[in-house]
Amino acid sequence: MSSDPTIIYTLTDEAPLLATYAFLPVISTFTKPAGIRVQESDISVAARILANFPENLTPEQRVPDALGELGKKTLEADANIIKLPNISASVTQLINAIKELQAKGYNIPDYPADPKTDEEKAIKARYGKCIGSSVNPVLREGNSDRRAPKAVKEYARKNPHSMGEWSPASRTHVSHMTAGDFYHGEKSLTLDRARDVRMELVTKSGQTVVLKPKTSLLQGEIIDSMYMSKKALIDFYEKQIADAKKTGMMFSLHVKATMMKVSHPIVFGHCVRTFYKEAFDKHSAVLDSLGVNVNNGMADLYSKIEKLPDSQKEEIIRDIHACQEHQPELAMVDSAKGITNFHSPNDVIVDASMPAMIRAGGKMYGADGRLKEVKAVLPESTFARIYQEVINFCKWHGAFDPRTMGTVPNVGLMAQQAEEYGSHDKTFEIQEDGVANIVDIATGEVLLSENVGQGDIWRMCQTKDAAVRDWVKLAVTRARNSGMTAVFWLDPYRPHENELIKKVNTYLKDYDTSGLDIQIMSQVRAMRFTLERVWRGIDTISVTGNILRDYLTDLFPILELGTSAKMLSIVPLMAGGGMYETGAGGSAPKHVQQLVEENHLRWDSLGEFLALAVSLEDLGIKTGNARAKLLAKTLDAATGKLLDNRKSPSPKTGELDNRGSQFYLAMYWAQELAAQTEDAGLAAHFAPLAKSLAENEQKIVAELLAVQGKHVDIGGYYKPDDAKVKAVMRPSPTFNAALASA
Ligand SMILES: NC(=O)C1=CN([C@@H]2O[C@H](COP(=O)(O)OP(=O)(O)OC[C@H]3O[C@@H](n4cnc5c(N)ncnc54)[C@H](OP(=O)(O)O)[C@@H]3O)[C@@H](O)[C@H]2O)C=CC1
Ligand SMILES: O=C(O)CCC(=O)C(=O)O
Ligand SMILES: [Mg+2]
Repeated sequence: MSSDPTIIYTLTDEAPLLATYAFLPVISTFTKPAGIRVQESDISVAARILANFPENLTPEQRVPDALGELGKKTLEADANIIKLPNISASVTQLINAIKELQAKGYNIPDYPADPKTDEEKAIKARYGKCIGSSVNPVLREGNSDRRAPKAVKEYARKNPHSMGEWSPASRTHVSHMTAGDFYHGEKSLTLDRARDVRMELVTKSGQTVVLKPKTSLLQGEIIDSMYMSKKALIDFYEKQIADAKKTGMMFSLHVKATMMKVSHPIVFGHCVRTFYKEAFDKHSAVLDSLGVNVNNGMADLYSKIEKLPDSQKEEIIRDIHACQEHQPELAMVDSAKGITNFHSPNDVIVDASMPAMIRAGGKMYGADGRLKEVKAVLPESTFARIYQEVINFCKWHGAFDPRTMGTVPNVGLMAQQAEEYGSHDKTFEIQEDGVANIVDIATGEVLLSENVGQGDIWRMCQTKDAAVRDWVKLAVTRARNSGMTAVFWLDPYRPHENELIKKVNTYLKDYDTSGLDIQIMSQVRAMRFTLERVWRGIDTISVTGNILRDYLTDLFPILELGTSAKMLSIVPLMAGGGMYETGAGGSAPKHVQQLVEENHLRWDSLGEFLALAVSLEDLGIKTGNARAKLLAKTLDAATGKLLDNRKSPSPKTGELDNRGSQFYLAMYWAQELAAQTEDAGLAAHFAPLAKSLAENEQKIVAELLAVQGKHVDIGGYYKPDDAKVKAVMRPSPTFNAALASA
């Protein structure tokens, strides 16, 4: 391996992967003269599946465990990783990916949904590593710094996106549980010393069932035990469905079944079963025998009943429709195709779905394709309340104005699998009534204990002291560097956050905070305080835990900038390296559909441009590579020019798309480099490229536009064909030749 300074660029899925095919040749053209190596790391869901079954593959088919290697890299001081969004797969997506790989000749096993033998259980466990959010928690060995760069915020002010109107008469609202949810049953403590603990259930009949034999905890670590009552959850759903019906509101459910991959599919499934109760009760025997599991959405039911004789299948569908007749209207994901909110738990993901609804003036699509007011059901009260606060604010003040509103950057506690987002392996659906205990293995001492019932969801969360210290430091640094007020969103009534408040107050004393405005407020107050300021054009840093990091870094960017794709998203790794995430959003599955149908990729790579600039800057500082620093500076200038000249991709087929936008970025970047005077060698190197791109601008843009409007084949979804995607994403021979000769 060469010892050249290296940037690792991830290959992921869906739209960001497609954009990468166009962008990597640009990156290597520009980084070559600075002696920087760009190394690819394939962490797509397909690659992760293949890496888990080496013995099923031929030597040529085998792939390395790129994610595992990248995870190790994050613990090294010279890590410099550009991480694009990846699919956090639902079971349905996993099964589709497996089918595609099998059809391509990879001899991997089917997914055993209901494993009987030990072998099937082992296969399911291996596949379990590929579902849900299984990339980000592995790589995020640092806390999160997400913000809108100044140029991006200025651009949004000058070119405001459209916002739906809000009326004080809007009936849109959030519904959440008021008892029996994780918030109400939480217990928390800070470890007095390192301990190994066991998670166990002592059943009413006196048996002890070990749920997780060992978790090693560090001194100063915070642990929480919390549970969601199945009975309270179902009662809640029944009341909300009845209320929506009675008051004529459309019903929608917003969860995070991808990141909360154990608990939220269960929470989702209970809602679907409650909504279609009559049909499920009537057909329970046959649905059970088919192994239907609506924790994976109604898609699972529809695909499994295909095996039934037509008459039986039609009866079930008729009964489902009959339920729909007397239940409230359901919000749609795709009204043209009849896909409802219950189709799949990964179609409506709360971090993006609630802001989109708020941006649309408090409306979602109904079955008739019209936007309507909606009851947004978010069972867990812990964080649901912040959205009601935003709704209240918008009803009172009207929609926010992107031209005048302030900005809300975030400093998020995320490192070392902090809080709920690291709890998958410690989350259990309780099989029998009893007492759930977290027990010190050495002493037998019960540290935390809950009375739980059959079907309840019980979990333990961990938050390491080092992560909290680093988070407080990052918050102080950001407050100092930006001069903004910083608010820790912490609720003293929530036991976990009460433990955090103690630590925050202690660690803040380690820093010089003179002249800084740093406050601690419970979430609802923090939201109100922040919104009052946003409205007046004043900026406020939100300093939050992991879930609010996720929620707020879609919410505010979507309101301020129209999309979270334009965010700068930095993870200063605790070991000294840096990971640069591209934007704060996901992998935009709808964009792939448009590319395949019309050969137009609306994906905005601004997040990639911003991430590459900070990655180059960091590499320049750490390795003393002046050219890397200059590349960073000129790239930022080029990105500014791209925004000013409105060369971002258009959503409309026939207009400039991702590929055109990348061409302009390359042209402006070459021009900036050719024009600078700090490094004459570099200027001379890029002058011919700057000239040829400018001279051929019309020709290249014409070549890029000419291909649009027709269906294209990229040879797959989860593992598209390399050569085919290359051809689709690099359709301008003139641009390709210019890059190759630079
Ligand atoms: N960091 C990560 O790895 C993340 C991964 N995910 C994963 O991504 C997938 C999709 O998640 P979903 O909740 O639908 O959210 P997405 O952010 O992918 O999509 C929501 C909408 O945001 C817009 N959008 C997002 N990124 C861009 C971009 N770069 N350019 C233009 N528009 C953009 C698109 O709007 P429009 O339709 O108007 O074009 C898109 O339809 C899931 O598998 C999820 O788990 C989600 C969040 C973060
Ligand atoms: O990892 C995931 O599934 C989603 C991550 C996410 O939404 C975020 O980081 O904002
Ligand atoms: Mg998110």
